Amino acid sequence: MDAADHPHPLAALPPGHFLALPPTFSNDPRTSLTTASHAAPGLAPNVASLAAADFDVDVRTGFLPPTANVTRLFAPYDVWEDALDAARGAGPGDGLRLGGCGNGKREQAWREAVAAIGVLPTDQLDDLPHLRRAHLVLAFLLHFYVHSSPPKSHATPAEVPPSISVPLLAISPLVGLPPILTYADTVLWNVHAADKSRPTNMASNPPATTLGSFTNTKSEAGFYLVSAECEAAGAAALALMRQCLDELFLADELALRRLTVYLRQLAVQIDRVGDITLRMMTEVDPEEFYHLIRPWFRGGDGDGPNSPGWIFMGADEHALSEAENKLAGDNVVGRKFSGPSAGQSSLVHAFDIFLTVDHAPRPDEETGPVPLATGTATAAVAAKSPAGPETSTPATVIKLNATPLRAGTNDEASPASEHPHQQKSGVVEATFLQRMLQYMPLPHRTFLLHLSSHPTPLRDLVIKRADTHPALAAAYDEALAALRRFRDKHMRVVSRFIVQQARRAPSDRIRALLGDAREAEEIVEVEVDGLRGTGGTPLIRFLKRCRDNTSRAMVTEQ
Ligand code: HEM
Repeated sequence: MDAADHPHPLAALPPGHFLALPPTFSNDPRTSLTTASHAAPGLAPNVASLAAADFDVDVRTGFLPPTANVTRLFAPYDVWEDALDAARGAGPGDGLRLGGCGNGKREQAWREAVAAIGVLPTDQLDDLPHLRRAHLVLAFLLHFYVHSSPPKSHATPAEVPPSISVPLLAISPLVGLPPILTYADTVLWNVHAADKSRPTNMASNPPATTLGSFTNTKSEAGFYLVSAECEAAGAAALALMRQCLDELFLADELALRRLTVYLRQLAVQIDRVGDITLRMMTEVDPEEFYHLIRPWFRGGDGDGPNSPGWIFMGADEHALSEAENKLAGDNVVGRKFSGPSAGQSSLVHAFDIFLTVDHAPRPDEETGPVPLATGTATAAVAAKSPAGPETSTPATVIKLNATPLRAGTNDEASPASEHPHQQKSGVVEATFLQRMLQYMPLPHRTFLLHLSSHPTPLRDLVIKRADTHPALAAAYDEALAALRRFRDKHMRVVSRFIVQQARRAPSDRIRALLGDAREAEEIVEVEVDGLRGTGGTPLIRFLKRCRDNTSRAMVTEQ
């Protein structure tokens, strides 16, 4: 495959598309991460190497920042910090309660106080670390505000006061994220290493403390820390991937031998990430996770496709690009962003892209591919024509190795028949990665798109040389087998933390912490088949499919 068959995805995106977002980083001097690629809207980044600095990926810490996260904002923004301190309280059970639990008076007083803060201009936040902290604080406030409110009818959107929505909408494009709590807020920017003065390192300086919390529980801290440990361990895997790409470029006999060794080492590193993921079982109490912590994560799409979404009061409608505004969907007033999920981590997606695991829907699938939760990312990737959903078509097809990445615009149209993954309803399907890309900081998103368009894909070479270099093919499959093992372990975690918990009533201890006067049986979520992930996916079917796609990528007989 030559470069002409493999256009860079960003180059194919129309200017101003939400996935492209170049102006948000290049035009504001506060975002010091401005790079050659971002500074040249419409031009593809240099694909000759994985120059990590361009993508905010550090050789030592991977997707975690190499320097300590900011702990607290200075005046006048400390008023947001104070509101956050008041919301979480001093210890477990001290903070605001989920809407509908308790009498709600304290929660109402807190919401009134937050609404009265007024709209602070954001211009004194003058560097990226402080902008990240501001996004984190405002996003935690946003979720505290929405979820401490009494439950509304299913048709009524939650209203976010201007004191939160306006600054959050101003800051979000500067950090390259949507205006909602993301994995970057809860994990990447929310942890400190044991020694803050040195970069995080899994062996000698692991992630040790967390900053933001909804519940102050050890479980919530453990949930963020174990995820951060996966990231820290992932740094070594990213370094190996970079070395592999260098060898791919040469592809002579010596390079192929080295590549074989690096791929075996990559398998070991992926296994480490899987083993760390299993530490969730000991570090996090599943019942606390499911009943106390996870409800705070719900996004504006939390009730599935018919969620009313959230309204960002006082927001300048032009603050978000036209394409991004489509996230609200047709006939819906509220914005329907998804809440945080470790699926938003760039790490495992980087493994998938590097090894070319294809998660695109296949025509041979009996049950049909995993549908998107309508109104969340669907709208971001599907172009809806004024004539309505029946005629909506994806306007731009971006190649993500074997997985086509579709980006929609209003200004181009192409016949539906050209797009085999389009459903009859006109809704265009996207892989989970395509949806999750929106929730990753822009440089990480760009990194993945860049990796996906590397001019010398690994898999092509492995297949071409499988007969003459069986050890290389076996090493490639070893890495895939490790990724499959990661997914098996992850499924055990999801089964314990979500599926099993949905079937049983919370204990008295948990109900006391919730301040919930309902009968335990009223809280059980029995429809396990219909369970959805934080990102809105039909859970078990989706995770099995991801695992099976990993095995399907193997090139030797198993
Ligand atoms: C208690 C711990 C965890 C729970 C309950 C959990 C839950 C979930 C759920 C529900 C999904 C489905 C997608 C969604 O809608 O969000 C998912 C997907 C995913 N999660 Fe986790 N997760 C946990 C820990 C982790 C960790 C530590 C990682 C590693 C970085 C991880 C990586 C992923 C990935 C990559 C996906 C996408 C599916 C795939 O590629 O197989 N998760 N997770």
